[in-house]
Parts: sequence; C-alpha cells; structure tokens
Amino acid sequence: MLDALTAGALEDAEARRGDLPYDELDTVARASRTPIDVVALLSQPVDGVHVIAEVKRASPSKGRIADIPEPAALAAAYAEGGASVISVLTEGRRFLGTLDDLRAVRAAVDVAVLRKDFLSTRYQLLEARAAGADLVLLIVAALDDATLADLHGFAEELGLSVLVEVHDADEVARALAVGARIVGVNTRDLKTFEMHPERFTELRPLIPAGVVAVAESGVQSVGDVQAYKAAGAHAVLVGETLVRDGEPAARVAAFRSAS
Ligand SMILES: O=C(O)c1ccccc1NCC(=O)[C@H](O)[C@H](O)COP(=O)(O)O
Repeated sequence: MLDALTAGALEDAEARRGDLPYDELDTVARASRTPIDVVALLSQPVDGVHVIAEVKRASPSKGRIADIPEPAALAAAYAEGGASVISVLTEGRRFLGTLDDLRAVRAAVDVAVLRKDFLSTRYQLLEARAAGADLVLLIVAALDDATLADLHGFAEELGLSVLVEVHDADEVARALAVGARIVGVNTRDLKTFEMHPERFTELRPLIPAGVVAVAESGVQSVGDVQAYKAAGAHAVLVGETLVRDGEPAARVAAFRSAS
C-alpha cells in the first residue's frame, strides 16, 4: 500500500513537472514566504497539548470520510479552536486531496501548515514550499536511508520543518540518524490498517529530549489525548474525528486543553 501510494504521488508530480520544470519551481519556491519554524512552535510548552488538525476527505482504510468543499473554512475553524498546525492531505488518488487545498488553507490561516503526502523527491518538497507549507512529511518506511537523508537535508535547506514518521524502533533509529527534530509515531499499521495506540508509549522513550514527539492517528476522545500527553507527546495529529465532527473548532479546543 505504501509503495503504491508513493509511486502514485510521484507519477502525479512528474506530470505536473511537465508544466512547471524543476528550475522554475525552485525559483518560485525560494522566493515564497519564509516558513514558520515548526520545531520551535511545537517545543513551546502549553497547558494541554499541541493539536495538528487534518483536512482529510478520504483514506485507503475508510474510503470517503467527509465532503470538504471548502478546506479553507475547515482550516479557519481549526485555527479558531487553537490548532497549532493544519495538516492538509494533498494526495489525490486515495485521499482526494490537492495542492490547491493546501494553497487555499495557506491563504485562509496564519497558523503553520503541513503538506501531508507520500513524498519521495526534491521536486515535491519545492512544490510544498511554493504552495505555502511550513512542514512536510517524510515517511521512513517509504524511503531508503540515502533518500531520507537527502530529502531531510533539502527540506531544511528550504527552511521547511520535517515531520519524520515512524512505526517501530528500527525506524526511530533511522529517523534520528538523519537528524530528525520532529518524530511522529503513526499508530496505524499502514499494511493492515489496524490501530496500535500502545506503540506511541513503547517508542516514546527512544525519542531523545529536544526532539518533538507527535502521536498520530486514531485519536477519538479527550481521554485518548490525555493518555498521549501522559506518555510524553508534545502534539497529537487528528484527522477523521475532526472532519466528522459538526463543531470542529470546539473539538480542537477540547483536545488542545486536555491535560
Ligand atoms: O488513514 C489511512 O487510512 C491511511 C492509510 C495508509 C496510509 C496513510 C493513512 N493515513 C494518513 C495519516 O497518517 C492519517 O491521515 C493521520 O494520521 C490522521 O489519522 P486519523 O486521525 O486516524 O484520521
């Protein structure tokens, strides 16, 4: 599944590259607004926990989840509720996201924005910066060590913060080896789609002080957030629960203040 998602995202980016060559995009990206330092942002202590609130229409595990005709309006609600970061899924084939969603969110809110996608090339990082992202996702399981190191270094050169996603101890070690400063433990098994919330608690001791720890996926209740905070999460990343909620601002605020 991960290989297919990564290959599809690459194919779509290669098609866009036909319209906007690498060198032109590089110029546009580097001239765009200076990204927010998300490492510093998520390192700031808060009473509760930082919330990364996701714009998510669909997923491989659930199919269509929510109609989101105006991602900007949803992002504004998330910001009103106190989200520290808005995550925008830009993958088109299974998550039904677009880079235009990210641009619309960027234009609507001042808070940090994450490009959540299956990124494997420098071109896709340039796209993220040009569209207004502050933070990009790199999934350790989808990348070999050399590519992970190259993309991590290039993202930082562009001023982008990087959320490095892991699923097990070996991947934590690989993330730290490239200098990851934000490590996200995805509690969803990307092969079986089963949820393993205990995985965050198991892996958290392997993430050193000074590195931001994010608990990703499956958060449904304030109790879930409290458990992740107690286990040492600086932030939680929440998608489905928020997009299904009729009052996303209130739900973000409740998660944000969980302690
Ligand atoms: O959500 C999926 O089904 C999925 C399947 C395969 C790869 C990635 C997938 N999700 C991406 C994410 O990481 C989640 O959207 C994110 O962590 C939020 O999860 P949730 O709160 O459970 O919607």
